[in-house]
Amino acid sequence: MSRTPALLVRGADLAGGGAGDVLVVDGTIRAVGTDAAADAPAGVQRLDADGLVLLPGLVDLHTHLREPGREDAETIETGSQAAAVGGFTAVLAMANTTPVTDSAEVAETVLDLGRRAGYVDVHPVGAVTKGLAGQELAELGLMARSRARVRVFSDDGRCVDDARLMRRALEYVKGFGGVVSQHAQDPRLADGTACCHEGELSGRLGLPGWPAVAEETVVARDVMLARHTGSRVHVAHVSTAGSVEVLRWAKAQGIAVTAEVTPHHLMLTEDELAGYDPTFKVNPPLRPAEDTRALREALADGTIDAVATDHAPHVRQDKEHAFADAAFGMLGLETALPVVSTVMVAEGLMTWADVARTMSATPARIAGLTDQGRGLTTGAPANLTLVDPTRSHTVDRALSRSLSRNNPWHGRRLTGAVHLTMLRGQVTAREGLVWGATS
Ligand SMILES: NC(=O)N[C@@H](CC(=O)O)C(=O)O
Ligand SMILES: [Zn+2]
Ligand SMILES: [Zn+2]
Repeated sequence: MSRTPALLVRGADLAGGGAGDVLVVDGTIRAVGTDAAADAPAGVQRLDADGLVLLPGLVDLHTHLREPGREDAETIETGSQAAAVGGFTAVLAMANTTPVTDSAEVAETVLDLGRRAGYVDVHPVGAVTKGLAGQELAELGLMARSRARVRVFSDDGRCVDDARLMRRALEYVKGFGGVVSQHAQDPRLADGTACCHEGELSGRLGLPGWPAVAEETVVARDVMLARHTGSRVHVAHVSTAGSVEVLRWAKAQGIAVTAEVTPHHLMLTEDELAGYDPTFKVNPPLRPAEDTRALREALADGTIDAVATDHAPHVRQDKEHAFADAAFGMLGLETALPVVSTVMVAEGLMTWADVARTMSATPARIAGLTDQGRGLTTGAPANLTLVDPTRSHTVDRALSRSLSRNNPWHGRRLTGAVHLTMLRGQVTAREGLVWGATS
């Protein structure tokens, strides 16, 4: 894996800002614009990108890589490969591993495995509470001061429902500019057996549901705790129109709250559940079309700050059960950009500049990453994603780099494809193939 010494990307649409060239030398963006070619050293490699869109490398705030503990479902290496194929140059790896990422030691292990794989920057998310048990705070400070520099903390999969603990976590992370990413779902309103959205459809299907209000009350409580503590809260995978209303209000008050939406909550509705296919069982659940519409509008107008995949690989034995018994979660890394391109850009709801903001710059800022999300600017690390905006393809779950196959997009036609991904000047994926498989 040798780094391209000098590369001139020619004629791409620069993140929606019009056509231009980008010169990469020694892993860094050396020049941007129509006269970038003038600075190119002799022997520079040229890449004709006419008709393609050049984005800053994508950053995923919410990925389940499963290592340590469930290397049969995903490893940091395979998940990193899927991320690179999907156009990502950095991912935040969720803490619900075995052991849980609730100590500096586990966080550093995840960091090191990510570096060894080398496809994307892997930043561990630290657990808020020890063992995700919701009883006592994990070693937040030790994780923050470790080599892994943990800044995002989450008990994802479980809500930090104890208001006193949530308050203390917010106060604690404020000291080092951290953020708590909350899986907002009141366990008292969301029964342990719930497996889909509570509404007319869940009644008809005979499946126990979660009401939207289980999410919305926690979002409302958390923005008030953020206001009280002056700390930052991030709402993971927002899924209801009511949560959007709370966020809109909180932002108007100047409260430090950010939020993410998943590609699946932007595109899929609860109607997918009609066939009882557990591929579509996910937490939070797919919601009615009114919610999907509200989420699209909120992402377009900035109420929701970022797109995050919630890539949640599961082995066949955990997923192929009756709907009520199957594991929650779906794949997302390789299809995130094509889904956003299809439902937001092709529909005229967002520009490519908006995609760069919601999938690179803003998630990097939320996670406190300093060498990601810096855009197409001279001096920034050459973390780049080249997209073919018009290429349509039918998703085939067999072609995934993930070890798992719980892919809700299988057989669907999406418009917009990742052509090439580059991490600090190194091509990590091209046309769906990772670098080792390219030549
Ligand atoms: N998103 C999911 O449906 N599943 C997540 C955990 C979670 O967030 O519930 C997982 O780890 O599989
Ligand atoms: Zn979650
Ligand atoms: Zn998750």
